[in-house]
Amino acid sequence: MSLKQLVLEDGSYFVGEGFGSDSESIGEIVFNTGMTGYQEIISDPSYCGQIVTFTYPLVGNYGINRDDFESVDPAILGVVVKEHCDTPSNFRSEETLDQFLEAKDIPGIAGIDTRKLTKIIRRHGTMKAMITSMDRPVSEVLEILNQTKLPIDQVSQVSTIKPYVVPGRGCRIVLMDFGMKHGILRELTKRDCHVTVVPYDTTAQEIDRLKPDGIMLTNGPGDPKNVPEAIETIKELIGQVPVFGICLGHQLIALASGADTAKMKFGHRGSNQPVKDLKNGKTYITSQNHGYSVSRESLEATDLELTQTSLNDESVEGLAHRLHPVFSVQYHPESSPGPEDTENLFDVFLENIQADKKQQKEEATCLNAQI
Ligand SMILES: NC(=O)CC[C@H](N)C(=O)O
Repeated sequence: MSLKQLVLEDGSYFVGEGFGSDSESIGEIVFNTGMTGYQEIISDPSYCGQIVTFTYPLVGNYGINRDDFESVDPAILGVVVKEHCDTPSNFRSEETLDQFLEAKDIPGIAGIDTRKLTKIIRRHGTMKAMITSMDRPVSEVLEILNQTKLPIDQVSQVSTIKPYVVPGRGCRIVLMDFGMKHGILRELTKRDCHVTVVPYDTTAQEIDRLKPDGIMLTNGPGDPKNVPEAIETIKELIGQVPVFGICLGHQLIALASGADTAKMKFGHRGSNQPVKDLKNGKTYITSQNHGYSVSRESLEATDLELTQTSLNDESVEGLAHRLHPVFSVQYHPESSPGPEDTENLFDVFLENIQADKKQQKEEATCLNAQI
């Protein structure tokens, strides 16, 4: 067992037992409050550039299996836990968390008082942090952290490089990949959609050539303002075909519609975030992972309607366009991990597409009759 240290930008530091890879890493430290779902969290590309603290005290007890990945190559920069389990017990388990992190060159640190660490992050907000060996004095690590600028090109790191097709007999969907979780693709293919996954910087003209019935905008890492090309594309797409945005996709719809986004102090990351639907009065328990949110006041000057809010802090959780079949949510209806309360939103998207097709047909018949 080798000792490692976790040093935070504000000077706090923790010493723990190293596991996973021995490499050093610098990233934004955040915390996730989910009690299960570590494999999905670790492989969710939205965590690109971040070191994740798990507040649940035991991580790794059901191992790593081949089915629950949300991406092929995890983009997370480090894992912080109280205790990791080296003797997983589950019929699907193929390797331990330690073995997986080592194979993927992701450093882990265990034996950390994650409650104390989380309190620090809640008080100060998310900040830069480094996982490193004990060889470096804390003052040196702080100097490195001071001089490090965290990258802002995370979306281009995790988006697909080339378009690809997942065939189906149903609706033709173009999925703009900003760091897609496989769960989103799974929900669409489950509904027999013909999905073309395209890179984040695909233009509206290129998308138009694919003749989509609907566009999905995925989750993804970083600040939505760091993908201005996608904001321009979405501006052009709104009004052309039905659009459904998830998480980063939701934030991009807001920016494309003239609303604003801002960084939250420590974000929402967990599997039990309560959301209120303002239309039907229901509360949904949702899975979330975001550090930015749409500014509520900025919605007034736009054509966007607030449809859902967080019951924890009243932040914006859902939006719908007043004029076009465009809607979005800040949370993850595909769950993975987390509750499946809002999975029906994929059906709402497909219903919007059917309604839009019907309307287009009627308009064409009307036009033919006039001629
Ligand atoms: N899961 C996501 O898509 C996250 C969106 C964005 N990167 C945020 O942190 O707010």
